[in-house]
This record gives sequence, structure tokens and C-alpha cells, in this order.
Amino acid sequence: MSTFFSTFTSPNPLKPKSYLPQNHHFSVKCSATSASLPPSVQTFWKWLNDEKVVSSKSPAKPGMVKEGLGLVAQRDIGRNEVVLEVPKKFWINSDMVLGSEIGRVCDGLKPWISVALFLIREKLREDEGGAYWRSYIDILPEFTDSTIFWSEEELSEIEGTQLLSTTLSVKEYVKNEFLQVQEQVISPNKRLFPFEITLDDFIWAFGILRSRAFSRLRGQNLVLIPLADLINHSASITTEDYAYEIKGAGLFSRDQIFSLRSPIYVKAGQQVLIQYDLNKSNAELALDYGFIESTPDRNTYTLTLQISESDPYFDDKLDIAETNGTKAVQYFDITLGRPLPPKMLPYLRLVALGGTDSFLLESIFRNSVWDHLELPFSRDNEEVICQVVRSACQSALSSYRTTIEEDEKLKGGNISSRLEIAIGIRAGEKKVLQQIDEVFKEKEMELDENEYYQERRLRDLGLVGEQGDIIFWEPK
Ligand SMILES: C[S@@+](CC[C@H](N)C(=O)[O-])C[C@H]1O[C@@H](n2cnc3c(N)ncnc32)[C@H](O)[C@@H]1O
Repeated sequence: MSTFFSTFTSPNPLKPKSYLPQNHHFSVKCSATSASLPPSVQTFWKWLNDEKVVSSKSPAKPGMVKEGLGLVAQRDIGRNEVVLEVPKKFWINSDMVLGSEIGRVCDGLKPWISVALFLIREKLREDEGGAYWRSYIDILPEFTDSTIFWSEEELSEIEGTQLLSTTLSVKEYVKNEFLQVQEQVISPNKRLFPFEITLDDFIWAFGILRSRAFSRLRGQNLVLIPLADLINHSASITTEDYAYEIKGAGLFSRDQIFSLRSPIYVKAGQQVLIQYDLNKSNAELALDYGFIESTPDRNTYTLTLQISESDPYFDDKLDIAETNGTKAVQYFDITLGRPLPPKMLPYLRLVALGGTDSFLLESIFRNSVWDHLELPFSRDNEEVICQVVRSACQSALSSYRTTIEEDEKLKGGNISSRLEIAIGIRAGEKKVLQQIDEVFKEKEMELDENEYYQERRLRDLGLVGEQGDIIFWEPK
């Protein structure tokens, strides 16, 4: 049985927030000095020294910080200065796993599954062969505050949120992948996996990869880089430049190295931090890493709109939607404080089009239909989209257990980090829903003032006077 099984049940959400890294095997009370480093981190650092990845002159080394482990500057580090470099030999990715003892049984597996199997095996094995990666595996946390590690009680704090359904779907996905790999790879190869591997082990490995693997690198879609994966995130670093890259190891070398730079000037003793991803929503941050930001535009809500297959005009509508870069089922991410996505209103008007307005679906309008739908098309059509969206918002708002005001009161109190995430997520989603509702409420109030397609058309033909009156040619 894995050692982390017992710690899998996460801390009580009502427990006071603690910055101590309780998710690692060790517990340390003070911060950022090498003397306070737990033995496992010291062993890891010695391993890296012995392997010549680092030296006493390295600009940064592991330290205890409020986010758990982190990288602490040993001296002043300039903006864009290289903080560490890790040669390919120390990377853990699917290619490396294919060349390892379990490689022959991992051929054809999804990259993340083979790396997960590798991590779990290195964690659970007790034979001599496990010595090489032991010091790295030992510094990996048992869990993070990612919602995939939350207990049912903790998850009940995000009841009604989109994050809850995403978390449950992700866990279901991991479970299905686990059952499959257990049947096809683990069970038939008892010699390679002579220990029990549980779903919790698999969720642990998934959580490690989601929170620590680097992606979008040259030729590397998923790679764990020991040491570099100690870098923590800072909300106040907003530079979009990548802080890390893969490059050649030198002029006369074919080897590759992973290089991490500091995006800002860091004083000796301070933590080196980077921006993980400016484009991730709070729900994504909570799911991947187990933290959120207070920046308003990290709050999003995804509206799913669709052209119903039972719509008598389904084929025409789908053709128009696809010609304009949308689909039969279309997701629109709405962000707090930002305008609606540009294609959302035309899409909504298209979905709602019917009755006497359906002439617009005729093929002679195919090239101009989307332009017409950029503006209110008819009063009926505009009224329908307002009603549909407002009632969807109100129904979604009624599925949360708390109001925004109740959430605001709880914020800032003596609460656990997970409860803080839960409150931030549910308040954020509700704010976005209210914002959407507000937009369509205003549109409802403008229904009588809008100019619709027919009026625009008459005006274009010169048939509407300055005051909006229709010009008739009276017989003289
Ligand atoms: C790449 S690891 C960084 C090393 C990690 N702190 C550790 O102790 O091993 C990413 C994890 O660090 C923690 N973390 C990083 N930045 C954070 C932040 N700004 N606030 C809270 N936790 C953070 C989260 O647990 C996240 O899943």
C-alpha cells in the first residue's frame, strides 16, 4: 500500500489556513534557509550536486516557502538571468520511460499514462534499482490543493459550480484510464509491478503531472524536469515571455538542456517565481495547481449553446454556423469584466431564428446572413434570446448554496486554503452569471428602441425619413 494513501483524505476545510507544507512527508517550521531544509530535500540537492547539475555557485536552490518547496535565490539574480539548467538525462518524459525497464510494456500508451506508471513504480518499489530516482520521488508532495484531491465534504463547498462537474469528469476519466491500464499493463506484468497499485496512486501521479509537468516546449508535450519543477507561481508577474526553454547544451554538443530564467530581478534570499499561465481561468488554476488568483478576469463561466437537432432549419443553421467558425454545439467562455465573445450574439440569434424571420435562412442570403445577425434582427428574435439567456443564468444561479454576499462575508476569515478556493470559485462564477444576466436585462429594456432588420433595410433603400417615419409616395 502506498504511503500517501492515508494522507489522500485532505485537510479539513474548516481548519485554519496553514502555510506549512503539510502535503510533503516532512514538516518544517521556519522558512528559506538551507539549514531548515528537510533531509529529503538535502539528499535531493546532494544528488544534483553529485550529478553536476548544480554547484555551490548555483544562483538558486530549494527552500521552504509558503507554497511548500520553492526556489530561493542564493545571490541577487538579474532579470532574464538563467536560474538553473537541467540536462536531458534528468528529464522524465514518455521517451525516457520507453527506454526504461517498463518501456516494453508502455509502447502505445498515452504519454501521460506511461509517465504516471513510471512515477508510481519508482515511488512504490523497494528494490535497489529504485535508488536513482528515489531522492526526486521523495521530494514530490503527497497531494496539492487541486480539487482532484478534495474530499466529498470539501467538494460540497463548490456545489453548483462548473468546477465541480469538471473535477468529477476528470476523476472519472482518470479512473477509466486506470482500470484499462490495470487490466492491460499492470496485472499481466506482476514482475515489473510486484506491488498493489490503486486508483489513488494513479490520481496522485495525474495530480503531479498536472501541477508540475512543463508543456508547449520544443518537441516536448509533457515533461517533468526535476529541480525546475520547484518553481512557484506569482500573480504579480504578468510578462507573457516564457521563462523557460529547451536549447542546445553548447556549441559542440548535441545534447539538450532545459533552461529556466527569472522574469524579474530577485534579491538574494527571495524566492524566484514565474507566471504559470496568463490564460488559465481560476477554475483551471484550481484544478491543475490548487490555487486561484483574485484578479477579476481569471473568473469565467462557459455557456454551452446549441442548434437543436429537432429544429426544422437544423441543416441550414448548421451550414451558416460552420461557415462562420462555430459548431452545432458551441462553447462560449465569458470572462468577468469583459465583453461577450464576439460570435455569441450572432450565434444566439441564429439559433433562435424562426417563424417569419426564417426567410433569412434561404440560400440567397448565405453570404450576408452572419452580418445581419451581428445586429438585432427582429423584436421577436431579440426577445427570445434575452429570455433564454436570462432564464439559463437564473437557473444556474439558483443551484449554488450561497449568495455572493454570503461568500464575501466568509472571505478573509480564518479558513483553510481549500475553502478559500471554493469560495473564490463559486463567488467568481456567480459574478459572471450576474454580469451575463445584466447584459441581457439591458437588451430587454432596449427591445422597443432597437432598429431591426426590416427598418435597416427600408432605410438602406431610402424609404425611412430622418425621424424614422416611413416615406410614402402619395398620389398627387
Ligand atoms: C510546480 S509545483 C512547485 C513546487 C511546489 N511548491 C512543491 O512544494 O513541490 C506547483 C505547485 O506548487 C504550489 N504553488 C505554486 N505556486 C503557488 C501559489 N502562488 N500559491 C499557492 N500554491 C502554489 C501548488 O501546490 C502547485 O500545485
